[in-house]
Amino acid sequence: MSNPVDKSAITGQNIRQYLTCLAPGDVGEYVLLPGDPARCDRTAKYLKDAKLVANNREHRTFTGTYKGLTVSVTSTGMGCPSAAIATEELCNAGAKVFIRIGSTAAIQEGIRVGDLIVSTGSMKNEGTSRFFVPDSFPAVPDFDLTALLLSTARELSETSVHYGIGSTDDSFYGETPEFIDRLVSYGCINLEMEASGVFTVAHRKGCRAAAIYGCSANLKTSELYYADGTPESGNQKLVDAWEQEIQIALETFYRFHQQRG
Ligand SMILES: O=P(O)(O)O[C@H]1O[C@H](CO)[C@@H](O)[C@H]1O
Ligand SMILES: O=c1cc[nH]c(=O)[nH]1
Repeated sequence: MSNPVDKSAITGQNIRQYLTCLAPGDVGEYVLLPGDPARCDRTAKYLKDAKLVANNREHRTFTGTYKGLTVSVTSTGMGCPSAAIATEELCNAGAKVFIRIGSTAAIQEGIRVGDLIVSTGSMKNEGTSRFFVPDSFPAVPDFDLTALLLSTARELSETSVHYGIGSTDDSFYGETPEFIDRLVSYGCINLEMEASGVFTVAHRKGCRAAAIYGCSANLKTSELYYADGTPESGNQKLVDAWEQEIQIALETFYRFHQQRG
């Protein structure tokens, strides 16, 4: 019997990546990570000379510049399996610093639709990160990048900014009232589906990651709209939050780069 295939042959550095289709030189060191490919186009408007460099499955990537800094944006798709793939392949392609720009459902009172949340950690209610670290290993963002993201958000945001520990879940419809009540009792503040995968893979690859989310709902106070952000859905507040988090994350990259010299 032959040996199992060693995937380093297809996921190594300096080669065209298998699933994101990113080629060497396609991305900068700084990468924004929305879930939705459409949010890549929304982000590209803020980049000078943005070019679509790859587009395969749920992974759409633009690269351009922000205040002279080369910045890319790649969509992760929904859930940790594809978020982990995007993060891994971006690291292989030369990315070093990530900010997830997501949407999220708040689960504590006092957080409104359209508010922003900066992650200080994520419960790993998903099955992907255990391929990389034991269950007891925490999924946490980079401390310096997170501190800068939070202070930049507080300075620039037109809506309230919150921070705390969220839950990264594998099942959108498995977030039952009983499940949510348990998380509320732990002091968990929001639900989404990719952060712990991004934090874990970035950590294993020696890269930095942070996350900021716009609130699409509050499942504790039953503030719930359709999360597509169309005017018909009545959720202009979410669209405004996406626009804000993009600008805050780009400014954080710029300041982070300046600080590092
Ligand atoms: O807005 P994005 O970043 O796609 O993320 C959120 O939207 C999806 C559905 O709720 C999930 O993937 C969740 O994490
Ligand atoms: O995981 C998530 C993300 C957004 N909204 C939800 O209800 N759940």
